[in-house]
Order: sequence, then C-alpha cells, then structure tokens
Amino acid sequence: MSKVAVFSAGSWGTAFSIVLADAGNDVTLWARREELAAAINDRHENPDYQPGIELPATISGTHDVEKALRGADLVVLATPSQTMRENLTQWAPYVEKDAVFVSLMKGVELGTLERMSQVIAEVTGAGPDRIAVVSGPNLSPEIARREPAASVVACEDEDVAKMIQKRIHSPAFRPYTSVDVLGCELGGAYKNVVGLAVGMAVGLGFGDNTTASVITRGLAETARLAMALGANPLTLMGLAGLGDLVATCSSPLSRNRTFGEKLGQGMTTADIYASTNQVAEGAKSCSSLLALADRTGVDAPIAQAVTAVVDGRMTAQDMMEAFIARDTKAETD
Ligand SMILES: NC(=O)C1=CN([C@@H]2O[C@H](COP(=O)(O)OP(=O)(O)OC[C@H]3O[C@@H](n4cnc5c(N)ncnc54)[C@H](O)[C@@H]3O)[C@@H](O)[C@H]2O)C=CC1
Ligand SMILES: O=C(CO)COP(=O)(O)O
Repeated sequence: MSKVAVFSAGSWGTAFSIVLADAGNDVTLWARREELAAAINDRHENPDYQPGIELPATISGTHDVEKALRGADLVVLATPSQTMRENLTQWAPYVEKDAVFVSLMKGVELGTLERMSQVIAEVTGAGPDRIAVVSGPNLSPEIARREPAASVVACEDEDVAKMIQKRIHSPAFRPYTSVDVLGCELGGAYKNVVGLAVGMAVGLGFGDNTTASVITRGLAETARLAMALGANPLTLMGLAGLGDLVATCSSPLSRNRTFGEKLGQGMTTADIYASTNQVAEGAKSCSSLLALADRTGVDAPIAQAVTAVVDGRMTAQDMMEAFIARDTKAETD
C-alpha cells in the first residue's frame, strides 16, 4: 500500500485523509498536539475538527514529523496559508527525495503575494513536476460524511496529475486533472473573498438577487485577474472556479461566508477571530489578492471593499452601497 503523509489534522486535512484512505492509501495524519494524534489512534476520531466521524483503520495519527514523512511518496499540505512557509521550512528536511507535494490550501501569502505552490517551490526547491494542488467545491464536513463531490487535481506535469488522480479517486470523490495550477489556486483563494462579501449581504438581510449579483461579479473579478496572470479561462468556469464559488457562497458550512455574515451583522474582525478556532482564509487573502491585482493593473472592487470592511475602515452596508454606485460600464469590460 502507498503511504501518504497529511499535514495537518484540521478540518480539511482530516476529511481528505478519509478520501485518501477510501482510495486505498495508507495515511499518516500529523497533528500539532500529541493528544489529538492519540485520539486519532485510540478512538479513530478527530474530536476537535470532525467530531462524530469514524476514521478508517488505515489512518494513523502522529505528532512526530519524521515518522509521518518516512516512506511517504505524497505529502499533502493543509495548514493555514499564512503559516505554510514557516511550517514547511521545519518539515522539508524529512521529506523523501522524490516525494510529490499536494497543496489543499486556498490562500495567497501576505507580503510576498505568492500562491502556495510558489511557496512550496521556494522552500523545498521542488520542481513543477513535484508540486500539485487539489481544489474544488469540497466543504470538509460533507466530504467527511462521504457525500459525493468532484474536484480538480492540477500539476504542470500532466502525468503526475494523472498519478495523483488515481491515488485520490474514491467511491465518493471524483477528481479531474488539469495543468492549470495558477488558475486553480487563484480560483480557490478568490472564492473565499467573494464568500466574505456574500456572507456580508446575507448578514445584512439581503436575498438571492443580491447574492447572485455578488457571486457573478466575483467570478468576473477572479477571471480578470487569473487571465491577466496567464490562467486558462475555462478553469474559472470549472470546479475550482465556479464550482467552489457556488459551494462556498451558498453554504452555511463555509467559514468564509459565516465570517462575512458576522461582519454584516456588525461584529468586528477581532470579535469574530475570538469566536472560532478555524481558519477563514479570505480574511487574510483579501489584502494579498488586492495587492496582486494592483500590481497586475487589474480592477478588483470586491477585494478592495472586503479588505476595507475586514480592516474596519468601511461597514458592510457601505460596501453594498458602493458596489451599486460604482461608475457604470459594459458587463464584459
Ligand atoms: N475546511 C474545508 O472545507 C476546506 C479547507 N480548505 C483549505 O485548507 C486549508 C486548511 O483549512 P482547514 O483544515 O479547513 O483549517 P482548520 O482551521 O480546520 O485547521 C487548520 C489546521 O492547521 C493547524 N494549524 C493552525 N495554525 C498552525 C500553525 N501556526 N502551524 C501549523 N499548523 C497550524 C491546526 O492545528 C489545524 O490542524 C485552508 O487553506 C483552507 O482554505 C480547502 C478546501 C476545503
Ligand atoms: O474551500 C472550501 C470549500 O471548497 C471551504 O470553504 P471555507 O474555508 O469557507 O469553509
């Protein structure tokens, strides 16, 4: 059986470990806390992030980095994007020589404005044939319950994408291949920002016309930036673009949409952070995506307004009014 190391035992790392185990892999799930690794081994459950879900026997927990990585030919990364560089710098010396990295993360690093595949390349020196991303409409509680879903595995080397596709195709999880790593990563990161804006509209009490308008203009904004940076426009119409955008913006399970809803109801960013232990990537990546759009010369009104609300410089109500009042233009400009 092939061994996969998964870092770490949060919501998505745990749910994806179930996919990997169901697809026939031997999974070692690394947990930051020893007690959580012990619960995974003793109770076959992750009580903190996927409570009530029985984990397959082929998933074992560990707090030992070296043990997790020994013999693993796939290294799956699912930590918050903003800590990845620091985390991977510590883990990289223990990674097997030819192991392939699979990023599940949906964020853009603050400061460097790098996508996660770029951070992985920089920290480890791995080439594009050893770096893949998996992205799509994959809300982790539904995946953990084995509800049917599809996703995209992207790698610049199509043969590697195909190899990973086989390794993660389970009875409930259907992966498609792509070579458009950039398009998949930007789709995944941007949908979180749009999810925040949609959540704000919901929190303000607005209905489906408002949310559909924000979702659609959000897709236009995502596509504008992604295409300017060289992505395939069809990627944005696919599972890692439209698919994930729809899932995130329509589901109360989305942490980004929920974060936005709380902002819409008048909570401050600091209060929302204090109320959850789970990551809402868009609250950080809104400003890195905005900076990336500025650097690329692309208009990004949603990222701009969401950043202002998250930073406490604008209210959600003012954001919605500003969207409507913007200079009018052609839809496809
Ligand atoms: N939960 C979901 O439905 C999905 C999440 N993702 C993406 O996966 C990534 C991880 O998200 P989740 O698992 O949902 O987050 P989470 O908040 O549920 O779990 C985060 C994990 O990272 C660990 N962690 C937190 N801070 C850390 C640090 N400083 N150093 C090392 N580890 C740290 C936590 O202990 C936990 O194991 C994010 O980029 C997210 O956008 C992608 C698809 C689906
Ligand atoms: O990426 C996700 C679904 O595909 C999860 O969304 P949230 O991070 O908003 O919960």
